[in-house]
Amino acid sequence: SHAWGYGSNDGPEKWAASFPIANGARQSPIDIVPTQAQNDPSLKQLKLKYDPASAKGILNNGHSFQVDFTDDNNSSTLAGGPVTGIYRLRQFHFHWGSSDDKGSEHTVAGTKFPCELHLVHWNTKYPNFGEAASKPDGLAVVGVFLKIGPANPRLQKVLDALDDIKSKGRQTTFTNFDPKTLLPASLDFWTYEGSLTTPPLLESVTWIVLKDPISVSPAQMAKFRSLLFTSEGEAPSCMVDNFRPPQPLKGRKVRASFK
Ligand SMILES: Oc1ccc(S)c(O)c1
Ligand SMILES: [Zn+2]
Repeated sequence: SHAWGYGSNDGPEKWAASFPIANGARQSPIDIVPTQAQNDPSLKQLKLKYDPASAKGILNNGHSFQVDFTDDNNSSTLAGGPVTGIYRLRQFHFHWGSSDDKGSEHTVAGTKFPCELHLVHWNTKYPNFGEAASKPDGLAVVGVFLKIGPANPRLQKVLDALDDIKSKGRQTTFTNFDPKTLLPASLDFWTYEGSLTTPPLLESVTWIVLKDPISVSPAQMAKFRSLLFTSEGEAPSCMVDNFRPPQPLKGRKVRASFK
């Protein structure tokens, strides 16, 4: 079976056995080196339009937790930036560490953040997410770094829901939430062509990583770490360090939307 995880027996160093694309030409995450990113004045402004009513539920999938959105219409979309066409918001999720010195997937000149948010969108030129996920221009994921600082009130509604989805497979309704409230003031971004950072590691993602982080407090980080990788009834394993380390750039260029 394709059981994968983040432990020593099933973690990122083992994924290539079941998912050979793990050694592919456009894998994610990467270390972003700002001095090597080229400003591209042709990059358009990022256009994010999110309808809070499209938030549906929150789920512990055993690797992270995700907030799912109804994606049967264009109420929550991404356009502009490095992409052409309209991409629909499908879900957002996070990756985080067991301590505040690690947890993000992308790094910035080697700097790790304690947490990273991924907002996953799929290209509406394809009929659905599953189809889009197998195409080179199928997905657009906005990455947002979380940095230790004052408690982030916008994050609190998400964190307050975690008590109901502590173990793998648990889900609960989660409505009337605007993911725009999780974004920093500036939408300046780096962009490059990459992949999902979790199996099946499909090389279908245009990454849009925001330059500015949002804040998260140590107590809020502890809430993330209160989740479990394991199902009810299994020996509990804390959901921490669910991040893949940076992968080889293999000649790819990272562009910047800002000077
Ligand atoms: O659909 C997706 C699942 C996981 C991750 S890390 C993505 O970037 C997209
Ligand atoms: Zn992710």
